[in-house]
Amino acid sequence: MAIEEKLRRTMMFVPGNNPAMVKDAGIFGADSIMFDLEDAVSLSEKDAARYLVYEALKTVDYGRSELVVRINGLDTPFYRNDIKAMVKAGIDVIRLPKVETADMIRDLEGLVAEAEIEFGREIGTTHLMAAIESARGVVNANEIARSSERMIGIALSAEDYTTDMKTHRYPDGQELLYARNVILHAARAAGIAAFDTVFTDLNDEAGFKRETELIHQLGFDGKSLINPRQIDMVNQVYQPLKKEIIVAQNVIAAIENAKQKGSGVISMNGQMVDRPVVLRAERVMRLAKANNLVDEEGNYIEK
Ligand SMILES: CC(C)(COP(=O)(O)OP(=O)(O)OC[C@H]1O[C@@H](n2cnc3c(N)ncnc32)[C@H](O)[C@@H]1OP(=O)(O)O)[C@@H](O)C(=O)NCCC(=O)NCCSC(=O)C[C@@](O)(CC(=O)O)C(=O)O
Ligand SMILES: [Mg+2]
Repeated sequence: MAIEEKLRRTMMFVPGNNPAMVKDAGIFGADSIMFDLEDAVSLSEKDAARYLVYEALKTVDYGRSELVVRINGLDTPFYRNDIKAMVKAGIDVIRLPKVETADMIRDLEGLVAEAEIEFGREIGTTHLMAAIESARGVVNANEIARSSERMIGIALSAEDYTTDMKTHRYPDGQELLYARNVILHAARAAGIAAFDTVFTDLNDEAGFKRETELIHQLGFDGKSLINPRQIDMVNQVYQPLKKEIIVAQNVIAAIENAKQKGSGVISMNGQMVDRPVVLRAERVMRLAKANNLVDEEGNYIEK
């Protein structure tokens, strides 16, 4: 089902009603910029924010960042206009908040397809993702992840989720352990990306690093962020070590060599090298390239 595996370590929320932030969001190097029309925007500013983001998408160069918009929920009077404007502007991905069922994504998909026809966009080119923000959403994560060919990922939204669970966020994250694992497994089983939640205390850098190390270890593709200062911290956690890059280079070279001799499995320093090892090595090299740790040929750059 996977559309295309992009690097999505950092998905930064940008309040859709803040002209300066919307205009400059491209300079920080986030893998994905997520313009927010939902909870960062007050009710009285919904139309203005939609218009601001629409104009920015038409006029500002956001470089290589993937462009995502968090539209308003399906229980609001705003989502239909959000979908039309964002599809018309050519957004890459629509993120639906507070998703609880696969039917919600199918409803969204129908409206997106109508908008693509209305505005002459190729059918299927607007991709979708779901934010899971409640117990019901977690319970249905598997179906949500498989609800549409357009899905690129699912995300945990811990602020709303912990409220729904009648708890709050603790430094050790125990309250999120089940939801994180469910979302991760649902995403992996569907072949799409898994995004961890925002970390809202900008002064607690040690806490942010600890949480990022945990979600990196679990296997998340990346995190939703609220501030540009968090981008480098995530990238540092996700960047491979020199020894991992060298092993990855050797694995890829060895498997290429083996393929030429007609074999898919080889041994390297006594270690079996087969398809999963090669896939992991390829991901290490993609991360190394994204972090400018290797040159064009894939050789480690000493700094
Ligand atoms: C927190 C703060 C006010 C701090 O501001 P400060 O100004 O003190 O920050 P500074 O670091 O001093 O800024 C240095 C320079 O960067 C610029 N700059 C800062 N932030 C930027 C940014 N985000 N985008 C572009 N530019 C930015 C700034 O303008 C300045 O530019 P300049 O003046 O030119 O130097 C600011 O960051 C901010 O508003 N964040 C976004 C908050 C937001 O969107 N919340 C909603 C999403 S969560 C949610 O809804 C919960 C959820 O739904 C989540 C889920 O679903 O996952 C759930 O349930 O869990
Ligand atoms: Mg939320």
